[in-house]
Amino acid sequence: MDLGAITKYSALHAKPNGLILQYGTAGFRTKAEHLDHVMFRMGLLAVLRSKQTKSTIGVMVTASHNPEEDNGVKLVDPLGEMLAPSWEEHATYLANAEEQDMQRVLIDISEKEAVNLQQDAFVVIGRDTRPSSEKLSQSVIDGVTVLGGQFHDYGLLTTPQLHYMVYCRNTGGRYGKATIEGYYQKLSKAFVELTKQASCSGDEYRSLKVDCANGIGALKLREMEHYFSQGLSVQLFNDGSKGKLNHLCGADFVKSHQKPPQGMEIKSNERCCSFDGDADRIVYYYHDADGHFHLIDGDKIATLISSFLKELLVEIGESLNIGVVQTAYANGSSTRYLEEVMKVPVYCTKTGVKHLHHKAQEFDIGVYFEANGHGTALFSTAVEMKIKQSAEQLEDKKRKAAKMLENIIDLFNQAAGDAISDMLVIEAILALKGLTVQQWDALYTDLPNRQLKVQVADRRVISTTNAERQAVTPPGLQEAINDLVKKYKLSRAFVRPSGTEDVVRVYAEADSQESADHLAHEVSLAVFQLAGGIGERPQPGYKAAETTHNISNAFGPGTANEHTVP
Ligand SMILES: CC(=O)N[C@H]1[C@@H](OP(=O)(O)O)O[C@H](CO)[C@@H](O)[C@@H]1O
Ligand SMILES: [Mg+2]
Repeated sequence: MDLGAITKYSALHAKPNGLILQYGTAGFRTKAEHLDHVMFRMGLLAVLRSKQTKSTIGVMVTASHNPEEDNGVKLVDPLGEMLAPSWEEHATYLANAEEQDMQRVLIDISEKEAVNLQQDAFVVIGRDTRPSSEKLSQSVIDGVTVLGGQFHDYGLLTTPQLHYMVYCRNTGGRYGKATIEGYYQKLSKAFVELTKQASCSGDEYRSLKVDCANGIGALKLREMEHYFSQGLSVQLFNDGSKGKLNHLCGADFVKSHQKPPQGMEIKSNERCCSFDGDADRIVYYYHDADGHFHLIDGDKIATLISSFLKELLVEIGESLNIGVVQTAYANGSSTRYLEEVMKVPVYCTKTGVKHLHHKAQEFDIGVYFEANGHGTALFSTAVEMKIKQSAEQLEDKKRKAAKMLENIIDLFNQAAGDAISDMLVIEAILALKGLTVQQWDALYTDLPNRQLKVQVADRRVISTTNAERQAVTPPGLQEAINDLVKKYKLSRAFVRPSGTEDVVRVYAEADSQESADHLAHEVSLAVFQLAGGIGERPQPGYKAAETTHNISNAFGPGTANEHTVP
């Protein structure tokens, strides 16, 4: 480690005085202008992680669904997974080190993790379309090179594409080719094979409107569409040619406002979907004949996927264990439907994809989705081998089902939730089953629900248990929630501190929208009173809180994971 060079280059990426950031659920996220030093330092950290794991490590520059002025960075571990928790701590430690402590902190981390500094290091880098992303990714590269690491800069990529590249590179090409062409070809081949089998292939099944949140998804989908055009024609909206990233559009907007994005004209019963800003989330929706908007969120996506996989397994005659993983935000109707109608075991984890991903790995087939549309399906190596064999050996009907499953496995991005891959999976299933978007939606009816945010002085006063469904502190809060919930039918409510914004999130569901809104409001008041609310008391009506969802910077002392110390 050339400590002299590190000190010299670090000074060129100096940390603003007093800025403290935390590696949160989705890495570091804050205003782009505060991130230069973090990028440089994450370049350094990626080299250390690469040396330690003797593998390629990924660095993605994005702030997903946050406003355009924000940016962020996260590291991708060898199998395309999120960074290991112990290294998240190192990331926070390194990002907040004062200039004069940089050398000591780097040595500290290397010693703690027994990093062999002689080992070669390789880092791959991707970025989204934000105006700040190119320069920030250059700072990552500076960090990588000053520690002697090799790198490949993929330039513009969706977040899940970068996860895919890392996974491919560390599995000797078995998962796929680590190029953008390789990604397009792997997914499109599987998709075209699948849709060839569909007996219903009228126009209705072939066209889809896609809101790309004015982000990277538009560029990549446009590059990719001719690879799969035999099976599906996509019409792109909010493709970045005019509008602002994530502004009044995208999956996060549609899910939290429960209304369509701007910039997309929807005729009744047309199938539409929205990606988020870095294309790792997707939600579907349509207008019915009466002009009512219907949202099909991550829960219903998980239901469609797991029921299809289960049917295929029955046809093949394999009894593999299949599980669905959700968070507390999953609509109660979805959990009930999965458990009682589909007889699939359902598990609840804490919010954040890494928790769901980890749990899903315990099954032969694990399907996980957050209600907001981030998710995928994971298949154990044993299952993949078994299905490959079945696709060659079984007699006709079973072989066809096994072949289908083989292609579906290829179509999923098993490294991370991926809007493009999930979209193609969903489109293939709808075509194969001959399901319209309305029929899919009608699998079950969502319980009316409401999400709110409450500002408190320090959201860490709220701690939770039971996969965040119950508050442990502050004293009296859970009892208050229990009493409020009793007042409504089919009701449920919980609160938790956000991991990406300086707010407390409140969730409530009940038998009617009015009850869900009332319950959410009453719970907000309890949080405000018992957990140190600041600013204006929560007002009835959900507007004030939820419509600010996309402008996370409106809250607290900073944004996302940022705090400024005086
Ligand atoms: C209720 C909700 O949607 N929470 C989101 C949000 O986390 P919070 O910890 O709730 O701020 O951002 C995460 C990262 O994108 C995502 O994984 C999660 O689902
Ligand atoms: Mg995202």
